[in-house]
Amino acid sequence: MGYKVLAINPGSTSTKVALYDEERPLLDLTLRHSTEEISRFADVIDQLDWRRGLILSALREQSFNIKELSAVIGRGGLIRPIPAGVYEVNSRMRYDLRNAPMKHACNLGGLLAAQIAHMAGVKAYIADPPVVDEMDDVARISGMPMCPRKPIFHALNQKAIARLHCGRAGWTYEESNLIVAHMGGGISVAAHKQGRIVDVNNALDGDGPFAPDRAGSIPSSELIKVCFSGQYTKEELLKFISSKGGLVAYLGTNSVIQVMERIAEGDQRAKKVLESMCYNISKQIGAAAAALSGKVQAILLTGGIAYNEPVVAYIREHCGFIAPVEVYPGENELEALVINALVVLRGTVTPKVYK
Ligand SMILES: Nc1ncnc2c1ncn2[C@@H]1O[C@H](COP(=O)(O)OP(=O)(O)O)[C@@H](O)[C@H]1O
Ligand SMILES: CCCC(=O)OP(=O)(O)O
Repeated sequence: MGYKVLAINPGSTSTKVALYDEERPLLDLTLRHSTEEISRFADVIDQLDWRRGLILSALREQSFNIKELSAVIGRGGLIRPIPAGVYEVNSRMRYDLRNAPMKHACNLGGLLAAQIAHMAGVKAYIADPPVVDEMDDVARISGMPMCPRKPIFHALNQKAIARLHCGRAGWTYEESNLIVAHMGGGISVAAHKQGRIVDVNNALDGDGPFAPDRAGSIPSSELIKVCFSGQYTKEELLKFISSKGGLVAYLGTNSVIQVMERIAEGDQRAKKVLESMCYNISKQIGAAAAALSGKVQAILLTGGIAYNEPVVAYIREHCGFIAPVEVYPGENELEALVINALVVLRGTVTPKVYK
């Protein structure tokens, strides 16, 4: 009998779940959550029991008995910065996930995995959480000592796509130089240098290109004026930059599909804002190329927005001079989680300990 692994990826508007028997997918589900459902909860951590119930019901509907599981693995959250790899969920990690100062649905990943693993009598893991930190020291200095740059990004999918591309191209990831742009609700552009992500923007709060619901880098003095205008609370502004900025702030939607529909109907503002997002992503790719001294073998575009041909065409036109642009639409996160659990179950990799 093979190993059965449950992988859980909680996002801001969905919970993605996959069940695998070894490398064979048995179930791949996206449980969508409407804005109304989500807005019932004051804090993301309050959604834990509700999301666990949804996952367990979905498994019951498939007549799957969780006692058959060999392991559960979740997308890790905004814990302390750690090196890439697979980690067993321990009590210290559970505490840090529950009390994470930065709010994002990914904080639920390790907790959901731990709770379901406990019910199944197996171990829980996370892999390559958004706090993976391999950044060169030179990239950390921001110009204000009290505000260092820190990596918060789509580490799991960035690594998975980079490895997938290297495999297809016949390259070794640890010997390759790549730029990966993950374009989802947030956007991260990373410089992968011989197996290490040496520079990347903070995709969550206030660094890099603006994104469907993120503000990205903002002119500092303008932001300070807004902070002291008396019009907003600290919480409102923090929420604005991490979940109500970007396309949401300008166009009232986080959906690039909807923006495209409006452009097709002749909406010039939508056209200008989307073009600006593409322009800013292209500039960030240019910056990543400098971080790699121009030695770039490929630029990989991934995430939901990479399905969008005009966006891809814009970036190709502006960045194609750096290296060939390859497209991996969507994300490979569930499969990447399952593979990380399988190598642990098979004893090929020893899970790291979160301290
Ligand atoms: N087929 C598609 N064509 C164009 N845009 C898409 C497509 N699928 C998803 N998107 C856009 O991708 C964005 C979400 O990306 P995704 O990677 O799913 O986000 P998340 O960060 O929530 O995982 C949304 O703006 C969505 O409209
Ligand atoms: C928490 C950083 C990763 C991120 O931004 O994820 P989403 O784009 O899925 O919100």
